[in-house]
Amino acid sequence: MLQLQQLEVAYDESTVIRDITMEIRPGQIVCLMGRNGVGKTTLIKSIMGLLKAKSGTITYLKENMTNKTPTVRARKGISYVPQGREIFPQLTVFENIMLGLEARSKSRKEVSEVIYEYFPVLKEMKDRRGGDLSGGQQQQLAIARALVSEPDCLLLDEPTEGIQPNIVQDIQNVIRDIKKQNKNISILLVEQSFDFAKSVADYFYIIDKGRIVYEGETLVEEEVSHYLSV
Ligand SMILES: Nc1ncnc2c1ncn2[C@@H]1O[C@H](COP(=O)(O)OP(=O)(O)OP(=O)(O)O)[C@@H](O)[C@H]1O
Repeated sequence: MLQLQQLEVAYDESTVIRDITMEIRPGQIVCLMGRNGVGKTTLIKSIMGLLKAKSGTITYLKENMTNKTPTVRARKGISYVPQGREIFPQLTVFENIMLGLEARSKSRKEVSEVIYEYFPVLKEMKDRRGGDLSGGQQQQLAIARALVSEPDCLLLDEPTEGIQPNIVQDIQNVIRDIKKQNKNISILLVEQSFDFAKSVADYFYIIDKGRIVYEGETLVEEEVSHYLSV
């Protein structure tokens, strides 16, 4: 569904992503791990088209996306939940969710009840301003905003970072539920927590200094601690 071939991404002269080849299959939940500053967010942003590839290709649903704009990628079904959430604090929860619908060129412009089943608190707080929500609730809102467009490929950048354990559990349940419903939604999850990653993902990549240093269907704790310890 999504393939990266020898992808390189740079900020001016400084290359951050080097020769990355990855694949995410339909319905697969792929976890990308790595310590701070190794290039995880840069990689995700380049998949979304927010950063340009220096070389290499990004193929999505057999189409070359490498030079396509983020809007085109979103229309084709890629949805991104940034680290730090980036919700609109002045807009209501409902308005924030509705913005997610704009991403897709579908005719249906209503919020599916499934979104509120996943995150009941968002229904209760529908008319509150996004900025009044707790960090964990904002994370749920950011995921809801991404899901409302019914993406085929969801990019989640550290959704559990700094979030209280009960909300981490809710997010875990949503990811598991998406998988259980077998809707062929693929998820690329950037995650630092070994336990969380293991509990939801089918395939793992570890990145270090911009390169993939480990990949596999299992996550070996020694590999993780080797590459994730500071
Ligand atoms: N806008 C930018 N301009 C220049 N360099 C940047 C920019 N953003 C990130 N970098 C650098 O690129 C490297 C990778 O950063 P990136 O944010 O992708 O890492 P990360 O693995 O997502 O880290 P974290 O877990 O802390 O979010 C770092 O050395 C960072 O300083």
